This record gives sequence, C-alpha cells and structure tokens, in this order.
Amino acid sequence: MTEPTPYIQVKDLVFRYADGTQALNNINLTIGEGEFIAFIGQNGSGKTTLSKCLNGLFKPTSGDILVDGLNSRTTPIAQMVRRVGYVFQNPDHQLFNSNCWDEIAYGPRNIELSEEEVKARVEEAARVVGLPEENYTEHPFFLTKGMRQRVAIASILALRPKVIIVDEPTTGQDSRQSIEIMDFLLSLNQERGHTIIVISHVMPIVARYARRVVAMGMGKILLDGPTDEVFAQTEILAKTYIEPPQITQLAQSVSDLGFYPGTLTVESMVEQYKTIAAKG
Ligand SMILES: Nc1ncnc2c1ncn2[C@@H]1O[C@H](COP(=O)(O)OP(=O)(O)OP(=O)(O)O)[C@@H](O)[C@H]1O
Repeated sequence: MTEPTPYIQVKDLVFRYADGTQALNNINLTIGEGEFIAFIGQNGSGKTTLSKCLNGLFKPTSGDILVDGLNSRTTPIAQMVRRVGYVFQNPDHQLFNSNCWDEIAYGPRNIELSEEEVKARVEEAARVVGLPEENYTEHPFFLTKGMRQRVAIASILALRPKVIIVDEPTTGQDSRQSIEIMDFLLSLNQERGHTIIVISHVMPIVARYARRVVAMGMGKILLDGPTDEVFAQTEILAKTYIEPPQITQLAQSVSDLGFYPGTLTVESMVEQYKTIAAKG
C-alpha cells in the first residue's frame, strides 16, 4: 500500500487549558491526504481538544502543528479553517443562523469571499449534502437531526477544507440514520477526496468505516494504525476501556481455530468460517 501524501504533521504537541488541565501530552501524528481515520478513546482522553488544535481553534501550548505546510501558531484562523473543518458533536451547538442558506454562507462570508463566490459555494455544499432547495429559507431547527447535521457539514464544506473532522456523527441517530450519515462521509472521502476524521465511541461504526484508528488515553496516543491491527491489541485497548466490536471479540475468542483476531465485519467472519469449515 502506498503511503498517503502527508497533509497534517503534529510534532510533540502539548495543550493545556487556561485552568491548567493538561489535555494533550506529547502528541506526534501525521495525517495524509485521502485518509479515513477514527479517533477513539474514553471520555476526557483528548479527542476533541486534539481536533480543535488541528483546525487552529486552539494554539499549541508547546510543539507544532503544520497543516499544508502552514504552522498553526502563526497562521490566521481564517486560513486554517479553509484547510481543516470541524463539525461539532451536536449540530445545535454549531447552527445559529435563522435559515439554512445563511448558515452555510456564514463561513465563506466570514473569510470575505465575493457574494457571487459565496452563492456558488452554498449551492455546491447544499447539493453535496442533499439539502433540497425548498429548505434553503427554512430555519435549521425545523429540520430533522440528521438534516441539521447535514447543514452543519455543508457549512463546513462551503469552506472547501481538505480535511473534515466530524465529532460523534452518529450520536442520537438510529441505525439507519447512522449508516446514512457514515455512507455520506465515505462518499466525501472516496468521491471528493476529502480526508475524513470521525470521533466515535461506536466501535462497529469505526470498524466498518475507518481505515485507520488513533486510540487515545489520558491525552496521549496509545495506538495508531490500520483498524484491524488496532482492534487486535486488546490488552492496550482494555487500559482505556475500549472494547473492540463484538464480532472482533468473537473472532479473538476463537482465533486458535484459525480466525483472524483483527476481524472487523460479520461478512469477513462468515467468509473465514466457510474457508475453515471447507478444510474440515
Ligand atoms: N474548557 C476546558 N477547560 C478545562 N479543561 C477542559 C476543557 N475542555 C476539556 N477539558 C479537559 O481536557 C481533557 C480532554 O478533554 P476532551 O474534551 O478533549 O476529551 P474527549 O476525548 O474529546 O472527551 P469526550 O469523548 O467526552 O468528548 C479532559 O480532562 C477534560 O476534562
């Protein structure tokens, strides 16, 4: 597999909040173009803080973050958000305009694009997320949660960032809606070339969609690698109270029969079962 071109480089990152809480401790991380990554870890492990550092909302206490060659310490936030977008966990914390059009237009207007360019970007972003034209003038709060999330993503897309970080995209959604939003993020990754980072506590979703997992604990990176390899590291994961998906746990418990301990999906488990059964 060829290595993706590096787009974000995090070097010895430490982040401390104003009250002295050290949320990130010596983080080193490279994120490439076109990756689909999940940040996992128990509450308070530093996932959100790291994400806000990556898009320039927070400046490092020490260490450096280079995005597209620009150092986040010295790069104006308007330049950073054009490269790394962060979609809040709860769209209701992000949406504050009285209609969808103004919501999506807010970012492009804020970076002082011409009204013509703003219009083109809003139309494009609305089309990509599947927001019907009749909803343009509607207040976002009258939409379903799934649709509000799409408006939140559209408002980030309108800035055309290479990297989109989505904090807990499936919280409060049923399984059909979760698959819908994750399939949509996958299409942004595969069809439009965006690097996608999701923060998630839902391990079957992580197993199904992420190609790489960064597992955090106490402000540090505990594991970073291909999803199957990370989920095979049960002892390290247990330290941060992360349980691999049930299907992975099942494969691990019968690995002595020839099942791969990094099995991620039911489909893969069934295929392995057929092969093992055929051998008798
Ligand atoms: N505004 C703040 N001021 C002080 N400490 C904070 C602040 N926000 C977060 N923290 C602390 O920083 C640490 C990392 O928190 P962070 O929200 O980044 O973790 P997280 O992994 O995203 O958690 P969650 O899964 O609950 O969203 C925690 O100890 C948290 O209590």
